[in-house]
Parts: sequence; C-alpha cells; structure tokens
Amino acid sequence: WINTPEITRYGVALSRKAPGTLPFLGNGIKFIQPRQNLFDWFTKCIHLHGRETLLITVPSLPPGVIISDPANLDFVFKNEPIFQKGAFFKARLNDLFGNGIVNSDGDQWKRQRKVGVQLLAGANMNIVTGHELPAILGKTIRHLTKRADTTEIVDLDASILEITTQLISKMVYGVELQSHDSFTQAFDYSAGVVSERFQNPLWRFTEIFSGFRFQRALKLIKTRGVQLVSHSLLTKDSDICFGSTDLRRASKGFLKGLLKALGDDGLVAESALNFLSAGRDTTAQALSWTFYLLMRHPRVACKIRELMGASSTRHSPSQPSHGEPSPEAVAYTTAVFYETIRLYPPIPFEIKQAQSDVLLPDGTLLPSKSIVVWCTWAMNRSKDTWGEDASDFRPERWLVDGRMRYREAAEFPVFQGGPRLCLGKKMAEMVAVQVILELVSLFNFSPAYEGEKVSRNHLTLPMEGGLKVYVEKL
Ligand code: HEM
Repeated sequence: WINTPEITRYGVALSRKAPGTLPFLGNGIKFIQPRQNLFDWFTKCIHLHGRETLLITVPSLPPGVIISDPANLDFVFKNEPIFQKGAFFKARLNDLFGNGIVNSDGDQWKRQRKVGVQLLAGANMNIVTGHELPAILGKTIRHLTKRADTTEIVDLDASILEITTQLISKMVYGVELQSHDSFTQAFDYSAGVVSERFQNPLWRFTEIFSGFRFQRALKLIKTRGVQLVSHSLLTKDSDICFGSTDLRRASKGFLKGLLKALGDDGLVAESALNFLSAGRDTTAQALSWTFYLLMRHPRVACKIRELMGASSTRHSPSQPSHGEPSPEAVAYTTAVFYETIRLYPPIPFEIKQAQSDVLLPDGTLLPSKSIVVWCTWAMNRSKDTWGEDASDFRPERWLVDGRMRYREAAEFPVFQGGPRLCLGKKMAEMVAVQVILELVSLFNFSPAYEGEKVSRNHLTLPMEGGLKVYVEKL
C-alpha cells in the first residue's frame, strides 16, 4: 500500500502524476475499468502531458512511471539487463507461460531466443510464404467463396485466426491445430484469466473462488503440450521429406534445439506454447483490424486492387494466385498493415521492472524494483510523433517515393525493440501482406455489424464480438 522508496528527479520526489490520481487509491480504479477506458486514459496522459514521465501508483504494487518519450524508451530497450520482465510480470504469467521465452529473463531467455532465431530464419520463411500459407489460404478462399454473394454472415476474425493457428502450430509443433481444438480453446481461456491479473490487484484472492476452470484448462494445456512435443520429436525423419517444403522439418529442428538448450520435455512444451502464442493471436488480430479499417476506408482497398491490377486478371477464385505482386503493391500493402498496427497495436501496453537503481535520460531516478509502463496504443496516437492527423488512418504516411519508410522502435514500439525485439516481425509482415493482397483482390467485404469495434480485455488486442461480414466475390 505504501510505495517506498520514492521515484525522484534531481533529488526531489517526482511530482507529475497521471491525471485522475486519487489519494490512497492512486490510479488503482483506472486499472479495474474495461481496457478500452484504460487506453483512452493513457492517450489522455499523452495529450495533456506530451512526452513527460508520469508517476503512477496502484495500491499494493511497486512504485512506477508511465514513459512516453522515445528517448526514454530507447534507453529501456538498450538496457535490457536492467529493465527485465521481473517478478511483477512473471507472477502474473507464470501459470500459463512458465519459463517460456515471453516470461523469462537472463540465460533461460537467451537460450530460447537463439533457437527461435533459427526457426524464424529466411529459409523457413520461404516455406511459409511459398507453400504452407498458400495451402492454408486456399482453404480460407474456398470457405469464403462458398459464402460469397449470399446473405450468409461470415466471421472474418474467426477465419483469420484459423489461418494463423494452422500456420504457426505447423511451424512450432509440426501439426496443424485448429482454433476450436480443446487445446487452443483452453489456451484462449487461460490467457484471458492471466490478463485480468494485470488489472486486478486482488487477483490472488478472487481466483480462490473462480480458479477451478482455470486449473482444469492449465492441466489440459500442459498434458497436451507435452504430447504434441513428444509426437513431433518422435516423428521419423523418413516420414518427413527432408529438403522439401514441409514445415514439419523446421518444427522438428526447433523442438530438438529447445530440448538441447533446456534439457527437459516439460520446459520444451512451455517454450513451444510461448512461440505459438506470440505469433498466432498477434498476427491474426493485426489482420482482423486491417480488414475492419479497410471496410471503413474503401478507397484504400481500391488502391490495393488498382496496384494489383486486380479482379480481371484472377486465375481461379478458389486458389491463391501465384503471380508476383508488383513492388508498389507490396509497399502500399505493407504501409496499410503498419498503419493498422499503429492504431491497433496487438500488444497495446508493456511493463518492465528495473532490476537496480537507474537514471532515465530525462533525469528520473528509478529505485530498484520500480515498474516502467508504456502504452503503445497511446504513443502511436501522439501528435508530437505522428503529426496533427495522428488519429487518422492514412497508410501514405509510411511511404516515401512509393517505398516503405520504417520508424525507429522507440517511436513505434509495436514490435518492442533492442535485444527483445519481436522475433517474428518479418514473418508477421510477410504473412499479413500476402493475406491482405489475396483476400482484397478476390473479395469485397462489408460490415454485418453496427458502429465501431473495440477490443475486449485480453493480453493482446482481440476484437469484441468478432468481425461479422458479408462477402462479395470480385
Ligand atoms: C503483428 C504481429 C506481431 C506483433 C505486433 C508482435 C509484437 C511483439 C512484441 C511487442 C513482443 C515483445 C513482448 C514482450 O516482451 O513483452 C514480441 C515478442 C515476441 N514475438 Fe512477436 N509479434 C508479432 C508476431 C509474431 C510472430 C508471427 C511470431 C512468430 C512466432 C512472434 C514471435 C515472438 C517471440 C518469440 C517473442 C519473444 C521475443 C523475446 O522475448 O526475445 N511474434 N512480439
């Protein structure tokens, strides 16, 4: 309740508090509200105080600050040994993510990262984009074609999640899981429970009453996770066409690498689940928000089609095209994707914990164990960084002479930065661009819902109520 020691700047207690800070309760109430309200509050912090570092207090938690200045964020990224996940983060995620890459620091994290770099290397990405994704996308296209030009409503969000579930599970476990499998369902449920822990300071107490279903889900995830790993490790090499285009080969190499690095099947299963989770939901959600924004901005969808030389040149409505899109079409579609994840970052805020006393570039002195929070959602709406039209959807802001102009991680922390930069950044971009190009040039989607979409409470940014659409074939 009493947060000591103090966070200071130039020898005096940091006085700039986040708006609406209450005596005793601090900002505690903000964190128990629906997440959308929390994002609005973080955005208000930036609109009122610009890049200023703000004190944040939540009863029972260590002292903390909200940082919004890219210079501070850059410092945090570059000093990864000081700014770690730490005990605060791990206590909340440990039940689900164990010692996996997303939830570990130090040596354990480094060993998994090394193996992950190989999994996500160029050769495997060529298999993803050249073979596995087109095959999975072909099924989605057939599903959508059957429902096109009818009054049937399709949940595009669910269809997209199916794509990333099949693709990333094949890469990680060597088998195509479905998004409605008991394993993936149990994972979704458990991720919802652990995400609540970041907003509910009394979670240890409240879960005494609600924890039974959670414990059952965790048990299923652990048992099935170990089975999936053992199955892949036991697959005979002769059953996989080595040197072929099969991701099972990549998966087996990945799991063997993890086993060597971690030494135990249980830890390998934990790590594999972290990789599945890191890639599946984030990419699917980014795509769902993209299609949502394209429906709100038909001019952008038209521009993609125009650059693709679209509808008239399609080969078959049920198969992905194998024609190469022009560099202009790829650049513009990449810009559409980046503009979407600017406004709808799949990991909307982040937390690190200082492992020693540390001085931020703006002079703020953080005592050891302080929490550092940044809200990517809000930073990506900062007028200081993005200009007066920061809240508008304008893919062109990413292009210079028709080419992508990427931003520094500290200004655009959607994939984090420094040594913990997202390992799947390139994969996410390639997969997203391919899916957008294919679906936009084959179909027109129109909303089968009213009003604006918001996200629901989760670790990432799922769309509340899915994305119900009507499908029209072009
Ligand atoms: C639009 C899609 C994606 C976004 C926005 C995204 C974003 C992020 C962010 C913000 C982090 C840092 C999380 C943290 O440490 O708290 C992260 C880490 C990670 N991401 Fe992604 N990600 C995406 C797709 C992917 C894909 C497709 C994969 C492939 C499996 C992947 C694998 C990982 C891994 C393994 C980490 C942990 C890296 C580490 O801690 O060293 N991500 N991602």
